Amino acid sequence: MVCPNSNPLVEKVCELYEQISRLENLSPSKDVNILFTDLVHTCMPPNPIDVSKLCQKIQQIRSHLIKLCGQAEGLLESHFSKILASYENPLQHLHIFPYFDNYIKLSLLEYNIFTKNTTNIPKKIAFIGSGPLPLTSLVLATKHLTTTYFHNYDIDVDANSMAAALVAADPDLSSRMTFHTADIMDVTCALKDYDVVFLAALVGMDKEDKVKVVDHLAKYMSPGATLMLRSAHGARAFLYPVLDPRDLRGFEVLSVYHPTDEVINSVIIARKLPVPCVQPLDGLGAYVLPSKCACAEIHAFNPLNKMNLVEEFALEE
Ligand SMILES: C[S@@+](CC[C@H](N)C(=O)[O-])C[C@H]1O[C@@H](n2cnc3c(N)ncnc32)[C@H](O)[C@@H]1O
Repeated sequence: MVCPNSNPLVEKVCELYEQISRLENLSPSKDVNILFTDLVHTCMPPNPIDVSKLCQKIQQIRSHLIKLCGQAEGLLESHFSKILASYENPLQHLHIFPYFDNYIKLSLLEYNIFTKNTTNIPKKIAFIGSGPLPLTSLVLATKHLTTTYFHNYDIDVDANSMAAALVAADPDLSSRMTFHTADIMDVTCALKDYDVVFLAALVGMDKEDKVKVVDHLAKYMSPGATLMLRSAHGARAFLYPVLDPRDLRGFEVLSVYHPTDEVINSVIIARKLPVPCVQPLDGLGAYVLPSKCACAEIHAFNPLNKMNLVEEFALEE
């Protein structure tokens, strides 16, 4: 089954999709690992393809494939989280996770992008969609932000209990890591307490759902707080949903970074704007902070200078 005038990459993705969608289940196994490894290796090389321009049939395949990848990722993380929990100190054994090095590189990339665009060390970070193996929070907390408090949110209570078990034996991390079971769409006032909010790639499995989450965060995050998002670029968009800077209403997008190595996700960093209450006039926007905030005053704001967006592409390796 090939989309008219598709290219060899799309044909290969469709072939792999056919096999993956016929799997009985997506729990880790030799067959599952071989197919998903092949899919990642197919989509990883830099490729200028714009998946949004492919035919309807391929769009449907992509949409379902992203969901299958998300399920497989969740099952893989649960599988290894349970193994890790059997160790006396699980945090000494995180390297048994097959993609641990990817998280080391992704967390370093996100930390470097964060420090390039901000000056303060965050006191409190929310990680949304932390999962049963919250590697991003664990790597950031142990290697980069060793005084920061991490509030991990996951809709799945089992994911949180597995994740909490991993840090229980570690006095430092068990004091700095909190796990909240909630749909992030139900979390409101608490969001204003965080200096930084990370949104996992698999929260919001298509652009529409992800934009709903971003709009929700825009409503409740504090002005000036940082949002770190994961997206995808080129053929990697067959693996994860894509967010564009224009999707981030209520935020000033500071940078978009597209890696070309084995780090699959693109990283977007944005800053929460004051809440708009009137349409910008004559190119100058007048914004009033929400009445409930301490200083409900008008903040003059010139949207023209907010577009200092930087889109960076990793240098070809
Ligand atoms: C499998 S994990 C992957 C995260 C990955 N470990 C990382 O560091 O990026 C994604 C998690 O997002 C959670 N999730 C999905 N939608 C959510 C929502 N609306 N609110 C909170 N958690 C959500 C899922 O339950 C899942 O455990």
